[in-house]
Amino acid sequence: MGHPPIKRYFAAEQIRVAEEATGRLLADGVLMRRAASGLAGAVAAELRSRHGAVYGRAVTLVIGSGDNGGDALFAGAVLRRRGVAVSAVLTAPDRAHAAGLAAFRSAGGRVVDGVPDTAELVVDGVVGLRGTGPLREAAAAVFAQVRVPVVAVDVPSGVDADTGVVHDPSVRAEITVTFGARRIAHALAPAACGRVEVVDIGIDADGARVEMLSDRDVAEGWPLPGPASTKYTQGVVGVIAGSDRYPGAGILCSAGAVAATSGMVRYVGSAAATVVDHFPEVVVAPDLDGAGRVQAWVVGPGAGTDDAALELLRRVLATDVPVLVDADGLTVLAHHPELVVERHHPTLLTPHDGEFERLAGRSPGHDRLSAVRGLASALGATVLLKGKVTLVADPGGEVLVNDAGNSWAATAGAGDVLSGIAGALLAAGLSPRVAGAAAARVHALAADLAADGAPIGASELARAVRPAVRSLRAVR
Ligand SMILES: NC(=O)C1=CN([C@@H]2O[C@H](COP(=O)(O)OP(=O)(O)OC[C@H]3O[C@@H](n4cnc5c(N)ncnc54)[C@H](OP(=O)(O)O)[C@@H]3O)[C@@H](O)[C@H]2O)[C@@H](O)CC1
Ligand SMILES: [K+]
Repeated sequence: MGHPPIKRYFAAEQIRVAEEATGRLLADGVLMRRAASGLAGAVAAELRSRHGAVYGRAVTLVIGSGDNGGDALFAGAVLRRRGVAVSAVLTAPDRAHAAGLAAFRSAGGRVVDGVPDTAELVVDGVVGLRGTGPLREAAAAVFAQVRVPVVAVDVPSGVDADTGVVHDPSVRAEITVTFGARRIAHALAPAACGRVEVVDIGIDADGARVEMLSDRDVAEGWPLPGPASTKYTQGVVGVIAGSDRYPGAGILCSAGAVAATSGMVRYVGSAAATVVDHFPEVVVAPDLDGAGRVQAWVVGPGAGTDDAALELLRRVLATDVPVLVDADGLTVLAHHPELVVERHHPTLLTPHDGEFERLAGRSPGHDRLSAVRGLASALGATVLLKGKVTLVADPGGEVLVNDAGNSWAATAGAGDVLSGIAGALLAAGLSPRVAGAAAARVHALAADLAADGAPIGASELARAVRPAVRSLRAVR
């Protein structure tokens, strides 16, 4: 099998431009016919996998006022001709796609008032790229009764294509069938979209600014020692975390760093003795003056927010190596943003929502993509906004997304492990955006492997970092 390429996600406007560029060369309606035939194929495949057959099964379309409904109606006509009992609920009867409705009717499709009890699958053709806000009343009333799997056309209705904001109410789909290229919502709202299938309709979208690394990308970019490697070529990361009162953060952050690469970890801080007890391979120093050279710093987890912490942060950010600031470091930074704004070397900030609010002066809200881009641009630093879906934005607006796919990492100390992993990757020379996204992927996978169905603490997560890297490398 070939290398699955990095996944790219496009804004509605970029899709429209691509469609227009191709559409001009084609007869009217060709793109919609292609979309509909791909959609019908996906629905048929789903019927076959669930019920062993296509012929004789029952599908209901829910149709809105635009081309999204047109796609569904033309697909319904195709399915009808394959022996599926297809019915359609029109949520805006006067504005349903005229040609689609005519094709649907002439293939024997029935228009009904509500989803019949016999329906085995529902197709959501209410609204697509032009959708705004939650499902409107008529469609919301229909979907409130739906108890069978939903195949969404393009995007689940009520989910904003460009921001991934999941409005209430909105459709929750088992499968989303999209056309030509992925939409941003598919990366940001994975739970609402379910499995995403892309139908080739012969368009070429360009200039994606939201991307997701494949497992293979992460594995291939992961620093591994080669024949000419030394601990220095693999990167020396300095960890400034924890305190004698809270040594745990220093241990967990060091654990992430030690496990992530074969380079070297230095630790600076008052938890030095405890850290070295846990990891004899860590070279410790009580303060920055005795620390020795590093290729990247991680500063902040459990490190306090007092004047000494500020002074330490100021000195670290004044170096010319990449710096990751997390946790307490972010709280300090919220009062002194100039320390980052005026810095011209790679910088990665890794806030959770509360720390984001301290830094940005407002919570990320529902539109997390705009929020993280805004903060990265304002501070001139890469920002990793933690969550089940983690977003890593560069100041220029380029974003890498990671869908954890599980919530096992929602446990105390897990963030310290993440910053250790990402710091080690920075020390190995990865850019802040890729280091953040790759660390988030391995962290989520480690949480899943460690949990294996039962809750874990962060120490267990840290122990699973190596198995996680190994399992990514096994992906072919
Ligand atoms: N272009 C192409 O070449 C191809 C396009 N393709 C397909 O076209 C789709 C885009 O179609 P589109 O542009 O007709 O808009 P669409 O999303 O159907 O919305 C229609 C209207 O719905 C309304 N509305 C808004 N929000 C709403 C809500 N929350 N709940 C309910 N209603 C809501 C709003 O009208 P309003 O009522 O506000 O006047 C809006 O104008 C695209 O997603 C893909 O499926 C494919 O065939 C491939 C080729
Ligand atoms: K839809």
